[in-house]
Amino acid sequence: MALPEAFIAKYQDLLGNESGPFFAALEGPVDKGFRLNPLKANQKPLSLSLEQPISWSPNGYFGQVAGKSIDHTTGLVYSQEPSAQFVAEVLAAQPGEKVLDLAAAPGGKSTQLAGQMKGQGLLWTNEIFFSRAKILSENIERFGVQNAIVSSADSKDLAQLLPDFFDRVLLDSPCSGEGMFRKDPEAITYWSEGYPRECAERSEEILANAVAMVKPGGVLVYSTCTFAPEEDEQTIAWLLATYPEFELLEIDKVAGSGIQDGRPEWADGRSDLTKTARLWPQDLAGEGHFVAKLRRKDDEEETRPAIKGQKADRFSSEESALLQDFLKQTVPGLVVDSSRLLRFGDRVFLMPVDCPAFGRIKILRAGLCLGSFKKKRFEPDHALALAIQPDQAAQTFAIDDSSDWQAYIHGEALNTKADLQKGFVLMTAGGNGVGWAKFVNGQLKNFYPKGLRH
Ligand SMILES: C[S@@+](CC[C@H](N)C(=O)[O-])C[C@H]1O[C@@H](n2cnc3c(N)ncnc32)[C@H](O)[C@@H]1O
Repeated sequence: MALPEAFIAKYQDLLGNESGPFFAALEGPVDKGFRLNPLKANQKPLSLSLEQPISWSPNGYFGQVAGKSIDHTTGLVYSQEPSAQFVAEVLAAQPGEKVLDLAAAPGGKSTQLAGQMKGQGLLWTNEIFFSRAKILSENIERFGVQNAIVSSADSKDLAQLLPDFFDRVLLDSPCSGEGMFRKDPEAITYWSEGYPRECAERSEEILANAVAMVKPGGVLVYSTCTFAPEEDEQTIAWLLATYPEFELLEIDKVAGSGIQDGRPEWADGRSDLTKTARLWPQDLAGEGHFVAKLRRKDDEEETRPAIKGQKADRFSSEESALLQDFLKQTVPGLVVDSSRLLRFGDRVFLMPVDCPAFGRIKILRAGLCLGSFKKKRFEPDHALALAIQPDQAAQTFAIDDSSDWQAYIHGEALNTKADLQKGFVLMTAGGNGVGWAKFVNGQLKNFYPKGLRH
């Protein structure tokens, strides 16, 4: 790997004797990992081994996911580099909380947080660039997340809308990416001696907005995938000096994992910076990461006005009847609270509980998309197939047989003699939902989305 000379000199100086193993590790192989999705009914992958667990990630394993496999397509697994799996474990979202992932695409940490929350509470996941927010939204859908708002907004607009609102906030900051040099050598071409300082300044701007959204007593996690002290310990030292209402919390570095303390001597020397965590490729099987966990003290007086809730939409009596019939006939096991229904054009979403008003924020997904009104009928959304447990559907059809699987994901209809009633059928593979078909006259008509067929 051709590393810039200034990078080599910098880390020889910072690491001294440790720099040899560090540079050797950067020449070594990249460790691949994946996470199992606790939201799915069947937890047994068809094509991946669970023999090599990752010690710092309860659902994490070493291994490489194939993008077109049943395990990936049904959302049972998310391919994620091992070190990156530590970050959401540090945030430790709880069911029922309000959680924000501020720089979230493509969704590695958001999907992990969604698993921790078990569908309860509000997960607001945001990405500033719209094209990347679309990928984030697709991953949230594939993972079967029911309680996520996916938005595409600048952090300052979100901070204006949702001050003091969240129990937990994650900023996985856009950084100089030094920790990814081994996995993505293109990152080296963006690097220059001054680049980490430029990135640190951008992180400070985003952090100022992140801080404003943490409620008193709430938790903020800041992470990067760079070794650069400017973006790591120095940024946290800046945060603590600028926002004295925040204090560092201890991170459990998982005995024997190789996860190291942060380095106070690389910032202003304050000793509590040892509470932050560094993941180095010479110490563990993963890429480079930095994580800090902070708490906003809760001894301040509440002065902010209460945040308004998003109003639900009303439906005509004909629409209500169509929707209720659909739910009864297709997903009788799904409990739908009609006071949380929202309409985006023809599409109907079930919002998360206590969802705040969206204001002018661009929303891509407002909870679980149930389906859409068509002329005189209601059709299920693909998201619903991935989010429900198969036993919540009225009818299921297993396509584990490889020719049925291939035909279905190509978009073909399937002929069957199975004892099915006319109507929508949840197609399953490996015991988990993969999409819809409509059974008519002995044939399963294909509803797998055109954009996903392969
Ligand atoms: C490290 S990546 C996030 C990875 C993600 N958390 C995951 O686990 O999949 C940082 C993200 O910040 C976004 N970003 C870039 N500039 C930003 C800005 N000024 N404000 C907020 N986010 C920004 C990038 O587009 C990128 O998606």
